[in-house]
Amino acid sequence: MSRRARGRFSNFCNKDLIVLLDMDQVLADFEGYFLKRYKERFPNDPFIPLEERKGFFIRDQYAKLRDDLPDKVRAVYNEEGFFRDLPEIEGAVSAALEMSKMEGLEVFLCSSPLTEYQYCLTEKFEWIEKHLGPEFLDYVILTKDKTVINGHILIDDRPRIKGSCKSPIWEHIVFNACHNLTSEVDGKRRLNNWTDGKWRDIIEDFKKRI
Ligand SMILES: O=c1ccn([C@@H]2O[C@H](COP(=O)(O)O)[C@@H](O)[C@H]2O)c(=O)[nH]1
Ligand SMILES: [Mg+2]
Repeated sequence: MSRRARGRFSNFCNKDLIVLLDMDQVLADFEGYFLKRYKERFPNDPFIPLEERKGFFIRDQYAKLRDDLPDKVRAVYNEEGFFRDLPEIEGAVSAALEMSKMEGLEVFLCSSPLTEYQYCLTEKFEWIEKHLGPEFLDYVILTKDKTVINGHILIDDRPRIKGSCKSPIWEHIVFNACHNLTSEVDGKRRLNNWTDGKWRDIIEDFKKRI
């Protein structure tokens, strides 16, 4: 049975492990591509190398360098084509595809859109279609508040995910990114990358628990 049919007809049976995958900096290289485009657009302005990035929002760290930089940072990721052209994080697409074919498991993409949604919203869908295939378009959750979403695991690079629900149902696995390596993660498990295969251990571990 195809993934689409399985999703439609299984009614998300209780035995399914529901995995929520964040997009930016988990599947798509937001930070690396941001820096490339920023340097191209503003070659004479100071920049922060990826090894020195700290804190989730790029604009907050640039604000400490100079007052005019946060607007320039926003101009880069609000530009048409930015989200569409984000490169893949190494190994992310093959891991997501492999995960989506596993028995007893449903994979959803769970991503927060920018408030300046003009390009970001449609381009996130374009990215998914191009990299993961049209079947994945039925498994997209775009929300500003991930705490109200149902699922067993959320793999996300943002170290603290806050929202209306104080005790989200999912367990947050922190995906390592340049900005969060020194962040406090309150004892949460971390996933280093998609290439060393450790994501499979996490999935197997959760499968035993549900
Ligand atoms: O420095 C920045 C600025 C904006 N973003 C955007 O925030 C959300 C985060 O989404 P996640 O689903 O938590 O990855 C998204 O719209 C980014 O484009 C950011 O990540 N970093
Ligand atoms: Mg993210």
